[in-house]
Amino acid sequence: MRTIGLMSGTSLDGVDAAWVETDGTRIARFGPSLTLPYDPALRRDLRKLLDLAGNIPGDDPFLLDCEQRLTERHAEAVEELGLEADLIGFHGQTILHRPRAGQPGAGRTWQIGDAAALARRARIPVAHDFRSADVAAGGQGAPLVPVFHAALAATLPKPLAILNLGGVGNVTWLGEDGALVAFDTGPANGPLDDWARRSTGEDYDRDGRLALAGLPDGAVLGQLLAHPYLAAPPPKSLDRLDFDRALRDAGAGELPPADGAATLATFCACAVAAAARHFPAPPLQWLVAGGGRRNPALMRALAGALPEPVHPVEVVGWDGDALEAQAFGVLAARVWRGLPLTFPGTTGAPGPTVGGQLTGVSGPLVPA
Ligand SMILES: Nc1ncnc2c1ncn2[C@@H]1O[C@H](COP(=O)(O)OP(=O)(O)OP(=O)(O)O)[C@@H](O)[C@H]1O
Ligand SMILES: CC(=O)N[C@H]1[C@@H]2OC[C@@H](O2)[C@@H](O)[C@@H]1O[C@H](C)C(=O)O
Repeated sequence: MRTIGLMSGTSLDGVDAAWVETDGTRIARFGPSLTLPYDPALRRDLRKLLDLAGNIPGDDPFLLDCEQRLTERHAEAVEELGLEADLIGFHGQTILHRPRAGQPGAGRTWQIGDAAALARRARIPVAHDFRSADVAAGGQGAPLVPVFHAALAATLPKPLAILNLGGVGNVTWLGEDGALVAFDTGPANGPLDDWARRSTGEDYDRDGRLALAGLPDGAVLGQLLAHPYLAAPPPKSLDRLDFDRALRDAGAGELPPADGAATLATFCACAVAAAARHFPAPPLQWLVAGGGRRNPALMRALAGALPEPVHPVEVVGWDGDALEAQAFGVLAARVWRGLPLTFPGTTGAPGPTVGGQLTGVSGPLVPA
C-alpha cells in the first residue's frame, strides 16, 4: 500500500509527514517527508490543553477548536506532500496519557484529531486511534513504533538499541532471537524546551548552547535519579508532564539558566542509562532518532552515560526526523490488514494486540 504517516509528537513543534510503501510487515520504499511547524498560537493553545486535559470533557469548545486547527494543519501537510496514497496513518496529538491504575482519570490515553474530517478533505481513508485498544487490553498504549523499528532493523547486527529523543524518550531493544523490549526511558526534550522557553524565550535550546555553557547540579540530579519510574521494570510509559512535579520538588527551577539546562540534559541521558539496566543484554550500539539527536549537549551526555557507541540513525541510512511519521504509515497498513500493533514486550499487552480504527472518505470502515 502507498501510505502517508502523520505524527505530531509531544514536543508540540508541528506535524511530521512521510510517504511509505509497505504491507505493514516490510518496507518496500520510503518516499519524501516533511515537517509543517505549528504556528505559535496553536503551539501555545496545545500546551494549555495538556494542562487542562485531565479535567475537561471531549466536547469542550476550546478543545474542539484546537482539534479543528490541528486537523487543518495535518490536511495541509498531506497536501504539501502532494503524493498519491491509499491510506493515511493519523496519530493525532496526545493531550493526556494515563494508562495506569492509581492516577486520576486513569485507564485512558487521549489523542485529539478529527479523522473523518481529514479523510473527507484528503479523499483518502484514514487509520487513527492507534493506542486505545491496547490500553483497554491492559497495555501501556505506548510505545507503538517498536514493531516498525524491528522491521527496519531486520538485517542489522543485534542486540541493538534504537532510542527516540522527542518530548519524551523511548527505546526499542532488539535481540538476536527476535526478542523485543521497548518502553519510555524518561523525559527528553520536553522539560528542556520548557526550561529554554522560560530562560531565553526560545522554543528550545538550539544546538544545546545553553546546556553546554552550564554544569549539571549533583544534588538536583541525584534526587531526580531516585524517581521510582527509572527503577520500575517495563512495561512503562509516560505522559509529557509526568516528571513536572519531581522537577519542581528537586528544586530544578531554582538553578541558574545554563546549569538548569545542563542538569536536564544530563538527567535525560542518565535516565537512558538507567533504562539499559532493564535490557536482557547490552546492545552493540545505540541509534538515536528524534529532535534530541540534534542537541550536542544531549548527545555528549549520552556518550558519557552509556558504555556502548552512540550514533544518530543516519549512520545506517535512516532519516531521524521522519522515522516516527514513517512508523505511522506502516502502522496504518497494519491496521488495514488487521495485524497486531502491540506485544507483551512493547506495551505489556497480554498478547499480540490489534488496534486502531479506520475511517473512509464517507464513513467508518472495518479492517480487512
Ligand atoms: N538544533 C537543535 N538543537 C537542540 N534541540 C533540538 C534541535 N532540533 C530539534 N531539537 C529538539 O527536538 C525537539 C523536537 O523533537 P521531535 O520532533 O523528535 O519530538 P516529537 O516527535 O514532538 O516528540 P515525541 O517523540 O516525544 O512524540 C524540539 O522540541 C527540540 O527540543
Ligand atoms: C502517549 C504518547 O503519545 N506517547 C509518545 C510520547 O513520545 C515519545 C514516547 O512518548 C512514546 O511512547 C510515544 O510516541 C511514540 C511515537 C510511540 O508510541 O512509539
